Amino acid sequence: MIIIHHMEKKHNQIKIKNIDWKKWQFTEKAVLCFVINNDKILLIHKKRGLGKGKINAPGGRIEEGETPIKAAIRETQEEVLITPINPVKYAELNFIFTDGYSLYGEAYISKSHTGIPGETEEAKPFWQEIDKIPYDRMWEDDRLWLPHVLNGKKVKAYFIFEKDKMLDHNVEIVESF
Ligand SMILES: COc1nc(N)nc2c1ncn2[C@H]1C[C@H](O)[C@@H](COP(=O)(O)OP(=O)(O)OP(=O)(O)O)O1
Repeated sequence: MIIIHHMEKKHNQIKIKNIDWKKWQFTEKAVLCFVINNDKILLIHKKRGLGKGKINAPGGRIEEGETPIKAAIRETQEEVLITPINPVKYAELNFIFTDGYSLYGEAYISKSHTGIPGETEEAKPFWQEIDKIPYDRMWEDDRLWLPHVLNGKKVKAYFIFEKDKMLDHNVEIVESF
């Protein structure tokens, strides 16, 4: 709490390097699941929740007792009505917001699925050419790590946000998690 109070007062000075990320306790944990089919990727227009109005991948918060991989499958089923097969973790994403909220996220890639995407109350899905991802309509961090992931690299990344605005970032390519 002391750290958050300090952050609120001096948020212009919050830097990734000043935070002890290993000890940080995240407010919530979430997943993203990018389903790929040939040269297309399944994205969503997010209709509610955190990031409403943005383009993102299906995903959401991990439930109590649930593994991240199960959450990635369940959230994709719930939001776009398809089942990803064997999603693989490609990114660990650590977000701190200056209002005190923080989120640890894992991003998964699934190269096969069953079902046909359909719109739900949470998301309107669409297939997008992988080389034309609309980063200007997505969270600001996505353009920094998603291209690496789509090139088969594994990524650990750290971000400071003030509402929608990214204040600082650090993206590392790693051999394994
Ligand atoms: C801050 O930067 C972010 N970048 C990206 N790419 N994705 C983000 C960022 N912040 C949050 N997200 C993702 C992580 C989750 O997939 C969703 C947020 O979860 P949501 O609000 O959709 O949670 P649900 O459990 O699905 O909630 P409801 O079912 O109640 O809508 O955003």
